[in-house]
Amino acid sequence: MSLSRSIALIGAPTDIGAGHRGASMGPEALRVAGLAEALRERGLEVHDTGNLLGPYNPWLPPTDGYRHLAEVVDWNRRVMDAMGEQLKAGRLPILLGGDHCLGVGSITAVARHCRETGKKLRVLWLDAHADFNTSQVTPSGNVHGMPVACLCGLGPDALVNLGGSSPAIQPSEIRQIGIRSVDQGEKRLVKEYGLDIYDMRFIDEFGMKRAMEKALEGVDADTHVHVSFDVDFLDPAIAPGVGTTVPGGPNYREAQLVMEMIADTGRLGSLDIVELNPAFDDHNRTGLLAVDLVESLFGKSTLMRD
Ligand SMILES: NC(=[NH2+])NCCC[C@H](N)C(=O)O
Ligand SMILES: [Mn+2]
Repeated sequence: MSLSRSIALIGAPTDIGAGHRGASMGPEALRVAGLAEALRERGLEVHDTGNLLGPYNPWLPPTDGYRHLAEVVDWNRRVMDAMGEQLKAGRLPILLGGDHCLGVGSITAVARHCRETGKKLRVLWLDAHADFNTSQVTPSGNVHGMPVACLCGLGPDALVNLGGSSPAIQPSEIRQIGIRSVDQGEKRLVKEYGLDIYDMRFIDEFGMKRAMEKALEGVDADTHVHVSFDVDFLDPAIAPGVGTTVPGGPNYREAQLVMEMIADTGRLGSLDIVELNPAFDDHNRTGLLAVDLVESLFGKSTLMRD
């Protein structure tokens, strides 16, 4: 990415798709951890557009397999519009979630931008979970477990068709990294749709370097790379501030390598930082770690080679 490219921060303070309250405080925790200042230090121009407004969380049980579907759709529409607006203005948007259901709005906007500008899309989904559930197989009804399925055309019409056409993306445009929790019915769907997943078993056996080389294969000058960074991707030992921790995730060095290898492509075009939950955190430690990793994603390196 060119250093003159300006960045727009978009806060979406909601936990409407999550199973625990508190991701709604994520945007402010990222600001308090110094996200904008850290990016400016990298020589980037940063516009903090503030927080989007959306419906409050009624905290109800699922109906027909979804919790808060109407509110989820409402938030996602606002996120899609805000991301789309910034992409159109030539800025690199960073979505400050908020829970991961917002990936539908964010990536629908990015996919449309890629179609309009003739770019190839590569989504890098950094997560402990595949987020490929449907209302039929979900164990929870929480829509943050469903965004990848929705983007691939599987889900409620209002989300699947958020951008006016469906599917928003092809399974071949996405790579998932760090996966270690996939529900039973979800596993079947992921296989059926042929998702390209570098799970923790792959990373244990072949290392993060190999996983990222494969995940980035084919990224070229015409590719827009979107990173959807679910903070629960990280091992809970270093990142306790999330609602749905799963043990056995990438450690600090592995996470840094992921970010550095993406930075090296020079093709980062948009980013989600989601699922940071200050209610579960320890003195904003996870927020600070997320900012540290995002600095690497934007090219910061403390190593001797540059
Ligand atoms: N983005 C997330 N944190 N997703 C967690 C999903 C957990 C579980 N698979 C579910 O569907 O309920
Ligand atoms: Mn997720």
